[in-house]
Amino acid sequence: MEAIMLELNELEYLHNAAVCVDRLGKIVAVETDCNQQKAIETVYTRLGWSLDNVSVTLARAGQFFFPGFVDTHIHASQYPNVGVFGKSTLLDWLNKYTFPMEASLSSLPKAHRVYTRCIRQTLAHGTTTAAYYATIDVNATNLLADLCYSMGQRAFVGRVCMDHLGPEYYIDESPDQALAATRATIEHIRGLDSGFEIVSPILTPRFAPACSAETMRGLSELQKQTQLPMQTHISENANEIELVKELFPDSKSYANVYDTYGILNEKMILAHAVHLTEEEADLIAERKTKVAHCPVSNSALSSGVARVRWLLEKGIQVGLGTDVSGGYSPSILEAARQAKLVSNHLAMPGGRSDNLPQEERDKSKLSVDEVLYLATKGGAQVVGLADKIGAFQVGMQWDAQLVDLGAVPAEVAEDDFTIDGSVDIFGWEEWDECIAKWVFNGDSRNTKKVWVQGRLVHQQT
Ligand SMILES: O=c1[nH]c(=O)c2nc[nH]c2[nH]1
Repeated sequence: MEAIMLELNELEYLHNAAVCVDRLGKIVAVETDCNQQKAIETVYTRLGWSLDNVSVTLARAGQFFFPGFVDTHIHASQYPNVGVFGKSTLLDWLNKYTFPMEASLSSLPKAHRVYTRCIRQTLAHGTTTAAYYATIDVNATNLLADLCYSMGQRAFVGRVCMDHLGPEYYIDESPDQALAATRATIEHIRGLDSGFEIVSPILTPRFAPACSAETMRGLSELQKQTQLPMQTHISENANEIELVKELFPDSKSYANVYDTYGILNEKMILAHAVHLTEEEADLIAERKTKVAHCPVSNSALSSGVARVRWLLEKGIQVGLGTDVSGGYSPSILEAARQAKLVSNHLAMPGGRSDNLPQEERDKSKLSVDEVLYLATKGGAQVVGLADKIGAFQVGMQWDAQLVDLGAVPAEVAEDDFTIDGSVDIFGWEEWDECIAKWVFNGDSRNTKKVWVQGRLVHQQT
């Protein structure tokens, strides 16, 4: 069985279907009614394929293919800190945990260990595309790109720009140096993957408080020359927003700072967007800027509850981010689960929507199908790859995961099977119930195989 998102609230189930993928990883046919060998042979004949040259992966009972997850916001360099945040909030967390860890990755053997594990874990959780923040170090950033490329994860790799307010031991010397270092990583990645097919650079001003006006302006120019995507943070935490007001007294808002320097555009991914005002959200919608929703991190660092339905209704494209290590988990399935729960909080009394009528508040709740949409198609839109990934359609890439919910045949005695994962399927569930069980109780044990552009990049042993 294959399952794909059609629209925000419409998950399509393809039963007895075959997705045919060519040697380059492109989907060339999606056939239904393929339950008989004869039907499959007819498809092969039409494609000019011979049975001997085709390798077939079957989904057994209880298994299904699902588009690979897109993580629209993850700091690979913070991976060793997952779960380590105590009671901190954004600004003290950055100083206490984050900057020291990132700075330490200028040691390339350490960076190699950290990045390899981060890529392996995210692949094992079904993430086929990730928008990564690395560090300010050029060599370590290049290493992250090399590893994504060799391990086969589709990735956007950003060398972090921060030439303002950082600690003495971890800061760019000047705008010129920040821009030159960014250009060096772009050239490195061009040498690795000239068409940026699997690994692409992404311009990465850390956030407004850490960037001088010159750096933001310079990155805007660089973006015009290269057409590269860009990523940053916005409006995550109340103290951060106050700091932006102090640092940019002439700007009307946080979003306005980015707009002033020419970087609020359709190629920009804004992480968090928790406390945006109505005017800021309207400006973001007008500029066609994208949002990475990071519910796990927003709860872990007590940042706040982002209003996803409100953003979507303004026409803003939204994807999910793990935000490792503000977020404690490398799993986009966990992010999807938390996106659902956090959206429920908006409907509860005592929350930030208390002034709204109950009917409006209820509308905030996201469904299982909707959070899966954000995890796949929504994410693909956010990273600018909606025509390539996020669904199983002819012409798209085979970026996919084989999920196994471990259905136990009824004839197997209750005490005669080993528990392998947290999802229990009894056999009487409808498919939408199985999917809901996966979203709420699934984890990497259910992710049996993962492919990027047709290449098998993870297989459970
Ligand atoms: O969640 C976050 N993680 C970071 O590393 C960061 N830097 C600025 N703002 C940030 N927010």
